[in-house]
Amino acid sequence: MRAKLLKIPLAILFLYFIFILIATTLLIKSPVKNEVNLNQIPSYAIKEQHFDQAQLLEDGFTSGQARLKIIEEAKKTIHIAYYKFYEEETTDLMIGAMFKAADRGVNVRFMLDAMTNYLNRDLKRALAAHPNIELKVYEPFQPLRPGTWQNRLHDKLLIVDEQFVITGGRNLGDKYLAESKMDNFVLDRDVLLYRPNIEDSSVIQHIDQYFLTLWDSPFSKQYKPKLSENDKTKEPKREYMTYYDEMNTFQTVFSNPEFDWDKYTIKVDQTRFLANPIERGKKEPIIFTGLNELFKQAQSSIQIQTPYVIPTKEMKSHTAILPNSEVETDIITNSLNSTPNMLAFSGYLNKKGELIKEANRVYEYEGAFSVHGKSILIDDYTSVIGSFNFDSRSTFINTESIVIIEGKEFAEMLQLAFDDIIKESHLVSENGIMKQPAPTKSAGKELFLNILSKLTVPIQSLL
Ligand SMILES: O=P(O)(O)OC[C@H](O)CO
Repeated sequence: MRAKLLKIPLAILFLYFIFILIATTLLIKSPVKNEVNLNQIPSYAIKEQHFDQAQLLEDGFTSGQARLKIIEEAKKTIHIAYYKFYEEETTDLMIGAMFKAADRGVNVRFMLDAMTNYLNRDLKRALAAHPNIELKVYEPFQPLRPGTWQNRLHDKLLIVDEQFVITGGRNLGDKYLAESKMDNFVLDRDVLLYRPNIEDSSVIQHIDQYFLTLWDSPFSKQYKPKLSENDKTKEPKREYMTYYDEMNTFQTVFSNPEFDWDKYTIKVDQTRFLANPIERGKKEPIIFTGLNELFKQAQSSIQIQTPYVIPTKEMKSHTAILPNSEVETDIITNSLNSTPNMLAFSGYLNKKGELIKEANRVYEYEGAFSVHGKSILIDDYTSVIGSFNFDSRSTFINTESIVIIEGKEFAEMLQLAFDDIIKESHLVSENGIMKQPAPTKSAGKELFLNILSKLTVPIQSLL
């Protein structure tokens, strides 16, 4: 009898598994519209000159300080969209600063991916209960609609008063922003865009417009605490604000940053913005197509730094990933020793042979942490910084956004940042020829990743 009873939930579980498998296969196999018309995207096919200034935020701690400072200086609006949010020291300070801003009348719109944020329920309630703060989560988990599970918000955007933007590879948490580098610290990269004169035309207007489209999309759901629970919301808010005030009193460096934005940022020739479409399922590969357009125009060099590189057949069918042989191409990514993302690295292992043939040089980072920056440098002039990883998830599945910056001085800063990563990297191959491999620090990890790389082949477009 008991065995019979057990069969029913097992059968349901099995059917559920089959259901998920079918939905996932349908997503992987579904076709993508081929035509992306970049000329119809105003933020990319610009007709006007933008007057933005920019600064590369290579150091995580400085990038955190800059975030805090622009929140502290906010006068009208703070718009936030992030993939991951960890409640830790750096982010507690940002929350404290956000409450302060909301108290002085700033309108705060705070959006996180529904499945990858770690906000606790009390904080969610406290945020949503504030009259000047709105909290949304993107695409909440729907157990009976597996087709929605992959629709993840992967952007990393902080926009203040249509005057400042910080975007790039960093999510919000200590492993990206803290001063002392813990074991899981990641070397990452953001860009700060600054509009010195609010009357001047700026790419920040386009980025803010994209944020508002994301915010108003049917996938973004308002978090509304029940009214009866409102009395529970005061305590967390007080805690965050007290912590923030204490840190200010003790003059800690994180919460007392000094920035003179006019001097801190540099002039650039032009700024552009691209984002993937906001829709479920396979998206038109807008960013990928835009990058390939830039690659086609390259004269001498393309350097790509990405934490994960999995160029699937479907990506290649849309357009060539790497251009002709006259352009020198470098790829800088994580090594087996440094990668914290086993699934993504298993996909890279499958594609490594192809990459070695296509790129002039492949480097793998072998330093103490891992690399997480997502940036491209073309012809020592065009820099690309954003959330886009060089894989199929970023090409077809996730929401993503990038900033394209043209200018020699900014490109020089990015080149120095690449050089620093390369100094701690191992040259895996040059012009198709493999070099002596770097020693593996863990034979167990190597064996595991090699086995995993065989198992993940059917789902490489979702890694
Ligand atoms: O590490 P992130 O923030 O680039 O996220 C990686 C995930 O695979 C999302 O596609």
